[in-house]
Amino acid sequence: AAEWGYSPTNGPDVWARLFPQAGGARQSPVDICTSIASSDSNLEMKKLTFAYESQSDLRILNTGHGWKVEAPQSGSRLEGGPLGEDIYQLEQFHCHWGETSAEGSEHTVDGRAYAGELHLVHWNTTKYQSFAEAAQHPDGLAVLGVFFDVGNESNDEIEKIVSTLSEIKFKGQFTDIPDVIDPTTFLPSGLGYWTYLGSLTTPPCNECVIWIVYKEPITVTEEQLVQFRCLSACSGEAEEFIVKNYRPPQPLGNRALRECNA
Ligand SMILES: CCN[C@H]1CN(CCOCC)S(=O)(=O)c2sc(S(N)(=O)=O)cc21
Ligand SMILES: [Zn+2]
Repeated sequence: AAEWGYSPTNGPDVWARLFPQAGGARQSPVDICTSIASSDSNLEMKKLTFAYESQSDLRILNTGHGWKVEAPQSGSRLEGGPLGEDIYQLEQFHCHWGETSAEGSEHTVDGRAYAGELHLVHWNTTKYQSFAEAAQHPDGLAVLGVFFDVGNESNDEIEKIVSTLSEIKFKGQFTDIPDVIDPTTFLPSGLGYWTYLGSLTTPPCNECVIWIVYKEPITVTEEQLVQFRCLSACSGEAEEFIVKNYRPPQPLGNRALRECNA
């Protein structure tokens, strides 16, 4: 089957041909129009809480669509906020970027794109027995989105990722990250967020994600983003760099967009 991607012939505009869900009514990402975000009081009451383990030797792989760190953490917990009474567990994290730092995030804020976006993917272990099963249900996954701003100080945690990328230049390659990774360090200091019901932002675009997008970006350097763009989408000699891997915003439709100023 033709491999989906981000070029004009296999990109977001044609995904719905191969993946019907991509044309659904609760797709992600969306443009976060801050004027319509409702500050929902009961979000304030149920504080969003997270607890992660620090892990070393996490496996990072080149998926052909970017890098992905497999981080199944049975000891992790994400709960509260928009997640009702269920507990969600970290499964993996990855990110999206663009050809230049003027673009790259998937969600936009009042039409403004950030230079990139990190996704921490969790699944509902209260209700479902596996990640794959959870991805088939409307409340199966919870993804934390964190925007990247470009600045002068390099992000030490992201640097642990960047330092492995030369070993996974080609699609299908993987390696272990020797450093200890603590997912908490990827989160901004300000914990205000927007939340809405959406989907995976890549095929199969399952409408199974409760999105939680932090308002405050974290800072990375241009050099770190340049390294992301050196990954190859192909498995062999042919070099087709993964210079962009973000889906543009999809219609919010009549979905509620809520905000919490933690
Ligand atoms: C390149 C494929 N990316 C997919 C891979 N997985 C899909 C598994 O589908 C099971 C039916 S995933 O659930 O780990 C996942 S989360 C996101 S995102 N950008 O919305 O945070 C994309 C993807
Ligand atoms: Zn993602």
